[in-house]
Amino acid sequence: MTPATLAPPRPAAQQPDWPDRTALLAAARELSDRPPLVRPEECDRLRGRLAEAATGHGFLLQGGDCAETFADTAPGPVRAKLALLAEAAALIEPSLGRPVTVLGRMAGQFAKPRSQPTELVDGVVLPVYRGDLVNGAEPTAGSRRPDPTRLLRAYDHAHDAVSVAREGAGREFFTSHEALILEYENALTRRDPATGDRYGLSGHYLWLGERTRQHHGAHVEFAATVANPVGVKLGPTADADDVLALAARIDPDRVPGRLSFITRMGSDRIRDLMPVLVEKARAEGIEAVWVCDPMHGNTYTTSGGLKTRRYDDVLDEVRGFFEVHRELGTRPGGLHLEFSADAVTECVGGPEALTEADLAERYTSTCDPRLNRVQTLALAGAVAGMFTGFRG
Ligand SMILES: O=C[C@H](O)[C@H](O)COP(=O)(O)O
Ligand SMILES: C=C(OP(=O)(O)O)C(=O)O
Ligand SMILES: [Mn+2]
Repeated sequence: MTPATLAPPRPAAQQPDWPDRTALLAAARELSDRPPLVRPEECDRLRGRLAEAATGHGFLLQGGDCAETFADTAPGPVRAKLALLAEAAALIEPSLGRPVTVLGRMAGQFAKPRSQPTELVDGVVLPVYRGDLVNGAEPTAGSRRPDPTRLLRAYDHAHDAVSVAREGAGREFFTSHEALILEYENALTRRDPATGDRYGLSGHYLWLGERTRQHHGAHVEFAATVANPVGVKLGPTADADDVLALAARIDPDRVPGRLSFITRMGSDRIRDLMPVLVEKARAEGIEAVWVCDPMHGNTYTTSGGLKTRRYDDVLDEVRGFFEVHRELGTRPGGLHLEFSADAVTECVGGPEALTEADLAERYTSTCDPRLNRVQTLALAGAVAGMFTGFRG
């Protein structure tokens, strides 16, 4: 397979301020000589599963860390996350009456868009942590300096995670991450010699975040030129024109399963904001997969300065998502979660009734608060009860 171009052609939001662009291009060039991490035919297979989810003949369960760290790609954490995904999927399957497709937010989920470029730590202004692909989480000037050699380390760690996942694959397995750092994504984009199509082979499914979905931006351009199934986050500012423009740019040929919209509106807004988007898509014949991310619209910061989410808000956003689809006669296609397989204390509420006072106990996320194992399974159990009224 031949590497595609390395340079992003359009303005790219949320890119790190790399101090050494020569080193960045050298790392990207080296990356472009490495073998791809996943195979085009696997991406096609996932696209087929997503096409089923779009029409109510399947369901997607996507989840993992907010910011996957390099340490998270060790065999233990990878197996634990895959086992939790499988367990959660098994809770949903009986009521769905179909297999649930599991999609790890892993093996490349190393780069983070941020609200602010800097933060104040003990009176010192530091660049924010942008994920292990870019810089270190440790709050020192040296660690926070973007380091292009991390692109290569990211590849190695993603490779480790994929290898572990392939070994134990008892269930069909796919990887996904936010396509954020374009030098990394472009360097791993290859033409499939069998078809001539370009694929982003850093993962099976790639998504664009709320902060990088500008219609004429470099991320949308990237998504438009790869044949993978791709997702676009839609937050509360998204309108029907965004849905049409994104579909026109990314999926002009309306390939089933190719495009998903991942809504993340917040529990208090989903019921008001989502119907117009879904109706517009339907009216225009856009058969996107509708996926619910009940995490990112429900984050708040405690008085102690920790980011958290209420389990009840997360559950309520999922309920709202299902209600809207039930009312419109459209299909809930999947769920996108940030979770940990460990007993972390990052989101409040849930079966253990975690409080804000509990959060400091085991808060290990380097970015957003994740559901713990108990909260994840409780949510999956609740989702299993939401499919009534959709059969047929
Ligand atoms: O995971 C999503 C974003 O990267 C995250 O919510 C941004 O967090 P911030 O507001 O702390 O930058
Ligand atoms: C950055 C993320 O979400 P969003 O783009 O929806 O804010 C994320 O999924 O971690
Ligand atoms: Mn997040």
